[in-house]
Amino acid sequence: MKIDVKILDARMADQLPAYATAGSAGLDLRACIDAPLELAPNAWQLVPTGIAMFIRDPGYAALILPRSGLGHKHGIVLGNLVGLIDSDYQGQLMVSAWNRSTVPFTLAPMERLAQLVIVPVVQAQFNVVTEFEATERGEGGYGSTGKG
Ligand SMILES: O=c1ccn([C@H]2C[C@H](O)[C@@H](COP(=O)(O)OP(=O)(O)OP(=O)(O)O)O2)c(=O)[nH]1
Ligand SMILES: [Mg+2]
Repeated sequence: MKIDVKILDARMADQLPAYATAGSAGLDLRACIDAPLELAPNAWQLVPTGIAMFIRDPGYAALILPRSGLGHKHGIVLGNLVGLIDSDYQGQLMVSAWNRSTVPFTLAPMERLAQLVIVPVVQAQFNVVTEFEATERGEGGYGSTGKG
């Protein structure tokens, strides 16, 4: 599918998000900052990506997810855990970078910070009822099927 993208920072012109391999699901987003940004332990900051995208079709959305290397090795994850980009959002894509580790982390300008995944979405209609059709699970949850 084709998605309209605006380049908001000239540095992004020749490094638009791209799938790194034929099977990649994620597009890396870069930190479009002018100077290195130090994130103290447990600090978080909204980081611009230098691009805006207009998905347009309400049958799709985008998710911003951490990169596994940064998240696992350096504790750089997202302040909102997962970012949800609505199909009608036209502003700059922003990444809430959260240093959940115990040591400071310095984010370099244009470093790949997070990744974006385009996903299908179903906008549901609601049908109000007083009883649901019976299922094997019913209201069971929270380990109701046992351990192991
Ligand atoms: O990590 C994120 C999360 C959201 N957004 C943008 C796109 C999204 O469509 C919009 C609104 O996000 P969301 O609905 O999650 O935030 P909200 O707190 O509910 O704000 P709003 O009242 O504007 O919907 O902000 C980002 O750029 N990055
Ligand atoms: Mg919202």
